[in-house]
Amino acid sequence: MSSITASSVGHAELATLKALALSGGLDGDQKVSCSALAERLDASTQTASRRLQRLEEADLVEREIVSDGQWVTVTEAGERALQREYADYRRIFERDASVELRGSITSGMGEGRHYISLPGYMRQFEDRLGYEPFLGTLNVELGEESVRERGRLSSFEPVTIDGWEDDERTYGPAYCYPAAVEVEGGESGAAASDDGDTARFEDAHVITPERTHHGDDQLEIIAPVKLRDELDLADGSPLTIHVTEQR
Ligand SMILES: Cc1cc2nc3c(=O)[nH]c(=O)nc-3n(C[C@H](O)[C@H](O)[C@H](O)COP(=O)(O)O)c2cc1C
Ligand SMILES: Nc1ccn([C@@H]2O[C@H](COP(=O)(O)OP(=O)(O)O)[C@@H](O)[C@H]2O)c(=O)n1
Ligand SMILES: [Mg+2]
Repeated sequence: MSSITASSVGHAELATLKALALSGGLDGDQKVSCSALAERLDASTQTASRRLQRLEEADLVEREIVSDGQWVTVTEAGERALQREYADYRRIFERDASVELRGSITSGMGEGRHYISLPGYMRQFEDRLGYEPFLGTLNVELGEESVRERGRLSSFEPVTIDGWEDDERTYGPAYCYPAAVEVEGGESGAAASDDGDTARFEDAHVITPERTHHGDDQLEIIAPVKLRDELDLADGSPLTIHVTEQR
């Protein structure tokens, strides 16, 4: 039995294990030369060789040395070690998989209502969002920081509403992200919820049409209800939008 265990290999060995999994996958042998591995790890050949030896001693890889290199397999224990790293990263990033945007209600050009009502879009909303949206988009003028923050939405997986065409023209696609809309009670005169503090509507979506007349500073929201009525909003009312990655 080896005295080295998976938990006792260091970060350098784990990085080596990751490089092996990236280049050869986890299913089967791969021919590895220490000099090529060294180059990938930005280390000397001796260092790469020593790390492989440690990984073998910890039963994270199996090796067969041949004249022109070695055959290396990541073991089940090796895969588990990588899974633990993966789980850590998921914890780090999944907790962050929500974007909070702040802004105030504004009136737009009155076109949202028309686009939402078109059957080519409406069918898809019902299918893919599971509801028939109120006819219109609630427009939000974003604060400066939120204009920057909304860029993070591009790393989210959207619900895609496909483009389509009729006899006269083509219509562009639009991307939807689940969102909760929250309004602070108090001076704004917004609707008070049961606890008297905030009113919140959970089942809305941020919608970003690919073709739009608005810039990055305007956010559009759709929902099964008229949010102005539901949350007692008027132009200028401040609100927070919690956008989450779809599950
Ligand atoms: C589902 C959807 C699809 C849209 N498709 C188009 C389009 O194909 N071409 C276009 O010029 N604008 C399109 N728009 C954008 C509207 O022209 C407009 O910029 C936007 O919805 C804001 O309207 P509002 O100011 O009335 O709220 C679309 C909007 C929505 C909601
Ligand atoms: N879910 C929704 C969608 C739109 N609306 C409002 O419904 C009206 C029609 O939407 P629109 O997109 O055609 O109009 P504007 O956003 O251009 O003003 C606007 O006053 C929106 O703010 C709402 O209260 N709740
Ligand atoms: Mg609108």
